[in-house]
Amino acid sequence: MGKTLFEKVWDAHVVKQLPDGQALLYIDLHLVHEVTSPQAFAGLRFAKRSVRQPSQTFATMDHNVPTVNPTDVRDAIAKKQIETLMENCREFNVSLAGLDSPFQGIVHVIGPELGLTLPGKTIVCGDSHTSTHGAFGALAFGIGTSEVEHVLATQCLWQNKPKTMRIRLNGSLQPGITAKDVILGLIAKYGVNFGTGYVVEYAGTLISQLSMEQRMTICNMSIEFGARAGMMAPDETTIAYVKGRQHAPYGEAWEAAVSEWKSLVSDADAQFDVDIEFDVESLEPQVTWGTNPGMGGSVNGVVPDPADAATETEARAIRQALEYMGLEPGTKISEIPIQHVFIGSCTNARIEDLRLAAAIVKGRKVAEGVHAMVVPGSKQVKQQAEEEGLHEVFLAAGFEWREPGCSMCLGMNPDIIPAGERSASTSNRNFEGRQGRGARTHLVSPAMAAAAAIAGHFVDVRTFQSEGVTA
Ligand SMILES: CC(C)[C@H](C(=O)O)[C@@H](O)C(=O)O
Ligand code: SF4
Repeated sequence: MGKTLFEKVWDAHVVKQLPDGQALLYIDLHLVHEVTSPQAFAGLRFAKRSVRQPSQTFATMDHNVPTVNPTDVRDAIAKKQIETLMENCREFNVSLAGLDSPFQGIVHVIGPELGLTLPGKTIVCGDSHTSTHGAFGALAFGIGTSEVEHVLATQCLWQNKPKTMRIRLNGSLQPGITAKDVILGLIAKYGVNFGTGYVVEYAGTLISQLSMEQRMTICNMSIEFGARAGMMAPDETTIAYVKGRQHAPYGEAWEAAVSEWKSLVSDADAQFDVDIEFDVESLEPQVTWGTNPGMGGSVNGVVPDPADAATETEARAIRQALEYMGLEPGTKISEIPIQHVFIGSCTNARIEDLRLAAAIVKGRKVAEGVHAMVVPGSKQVKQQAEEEGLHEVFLAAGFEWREPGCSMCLGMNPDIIPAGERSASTSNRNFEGRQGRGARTHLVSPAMAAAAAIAGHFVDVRTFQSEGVTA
């Protein structure tokens, strides 16, 4: 029987297999950030151990970093975490893209950008959105702090072999529809738990039509339906993206790598434990109305009525979500006013995301009473955007143009939404309190966020564009 892409990468990294099913995996790349690494390094220091493979370990700071003036860290915990990471990287000889580096940024943005993320690698990070890197055909997943310590010390990790799921994304996207709508639509249909215990391979006719940025958006949110990892087979688009990047192989090593990457596809007779098909052809722009990424639907829909729910448990969940979100059943999604727009995060703060948003914003103004900001995913994204003049488009429209970091994606830094206020956000989680205590988050694509900023409420980006609405 043939092997799946996942099995090929997994099998190539098993150092030791135990009879109970556990395997010791070799880890090719360990990404580190300031929040989940302090105790891990402290553990190493306590045990008088060193980092096993400093050259396969790479750190940056993102979660805590203030985005107005990154070096002005006022919060005591944030300051401590940032300083501790600097100290740890110095002491343990780990490369760090710190605040003074031109490569600093959100960990899941800089890995691919620097060519650290490569097809066929095993990649871990003390962060759930490590699934992002699977877009390259890497096996990439988040780990806890004790596992971070284990990987630092040994470059290996014990894992139970996950089951496999294939999700075939079939069709082409209509103009104005993006990868964000695909992943939100998929989770809205199947719920937030259907991937639990599985490594997902995204296949189907859509994938080859997507840029790496779009592929990363989909893989990034695999964790939001519980998947251990999301993967896509590398193809010409992947290879073209990786080529010439700082840490990518070159010369003869490049040729060898490329021919190896070409074998990273699921064999025709490979078996998946679960097979799903999702047609993207008729997908509409998605907006979440609730407090998990599965509570969403088309911008042309309405807020659901708990009375229509299939089960009492579901009705209760909807009721609770609507109460937190301050929404009434039956309200048109397009009539929900917003006060904040956040274009950023490891889901949607890459150059293409900013280009898409800027194309909507160009020549228009942010609606009165709306606070809108763009937070590029990395210093390199910021620089590229500025070279293209995107920052001027945003600034002229009334957006703020910030320094890279996780920012408003989560309330761990000064970028917080006040209680009771509502945001259109390109991030990946809309949990209660995610963007600040009492803050109400609606997840959307960058194009939809940009359109909402101009209109002051949600609006179908397709009609918005064709009508040239300036609100
Ligand atoms: C802080 C970190 C542990 C966390 C994660 O693992 O995902 C964060 O990045 C998030 O998005 O919630
Ligand atoms: S941008 Fe958001 S989701 Fe991504 S790593 Fe930072 S906090 Fe987590």
